[in-house]
Amino acid sequence: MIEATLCFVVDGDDVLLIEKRRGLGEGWYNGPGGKLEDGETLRECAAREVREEVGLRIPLEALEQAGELTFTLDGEVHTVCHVFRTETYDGEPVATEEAHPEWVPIEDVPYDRMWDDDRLWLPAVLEGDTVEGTFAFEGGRPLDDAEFVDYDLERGASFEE
Ligand SMILES: COc1nc(N)nc2c1ncn2[C@H]1C[C@H](O)[C@@H](COP(=O)(O)OP(=O)(O)OP(=O)(O)O)O1
Repeated sequence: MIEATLCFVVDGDDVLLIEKRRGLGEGWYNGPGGKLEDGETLRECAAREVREEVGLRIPLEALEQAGELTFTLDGEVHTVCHVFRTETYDGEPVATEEAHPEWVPIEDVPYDRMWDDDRLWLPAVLEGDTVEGTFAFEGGRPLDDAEFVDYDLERGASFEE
């Protein structure tokens, strides 16, 4: 099972998305994020991934935990993804080998170029709400070739620190 983070940086009416340049979800839009490393907290992971992928610095205390998403593949847990939201950052986004950053109006988030589950939970996160859900994929590895088949989602979730 993979444990990962995603971080959505909001600035006014815009959100910072990346076009992923390699690995899982390559070619699709997402928030900056990636896999948890040994010894790291979830917040440290989210801040590190944002720094590595787009060059922004985010104070750990400014990361609000906004979601816990479980992605299953053929009935087994594939990834647990912890979603953060923040309005606090330092620097300007830069493109890297992993990611091409883009400020996108929240009203125009390109859900047709994102993971199929995103349209179900990301609007709530961008409104400042919290979500907890399970999203089922079928069809074998890799996850980004599998078909999204079912979900269960709650808004107003609370998380242990
Ligand atoms: C299944 O639906 C998903 N939706 C969304 N929005 N994001 C997802 C989904 N499944 C996985 N993800 C996220 C989780 C991670 O943030 C990234 C994948 O990260 P990656 O595998 O590229 O991890 P890194 O640590 O950055 O990779 P390297 O090993 O290349 O450094 O997608």
